[in-house]
Amino acid sequence: MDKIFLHGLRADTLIGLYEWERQNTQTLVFDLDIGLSKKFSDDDEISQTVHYGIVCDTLRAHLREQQFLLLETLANDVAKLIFSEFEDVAWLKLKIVKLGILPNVREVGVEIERTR
Ligand SMILES: Nc1nc2c(c(=O)[nH]1)N=C([C@H](O)[C@@H](O)CO)CN2
Repeated sequence: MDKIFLHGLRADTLIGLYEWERQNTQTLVFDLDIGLSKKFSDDDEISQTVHYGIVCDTLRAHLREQQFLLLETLANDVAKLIFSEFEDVAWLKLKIVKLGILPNVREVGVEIERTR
């Protein structure tokens, strides 16, 4: 399967279980691997693929409007968003990382894989 990817995408959203996390948005780091329903075309046309800049903008705009308690719920929500907004996406692997949230732990997070 041919894939595009966005790794290390930083985006802000309201996320977390605790009261202090409900007050301000946090920056999360996303790794998205996006499998396309057809092989890359030789046409050299952006319309033949998924524009990763638009994926990035769509995700950031969506996250500004959402608020979840759990990273797990957010991951499910983002997978649904990508499939609904980009019809040529057949498969998705998504990792979401919270930075510096636990003492002496570099990062915590979730990872999911979904097929349309
Ligand atoms: N499996 C999970 N565990 C925890 C989550 C989560 O989203 N999934 N979230 C928290 C808190 O919000 C944390 O980020 C702050 O300590 C704790 N555990």
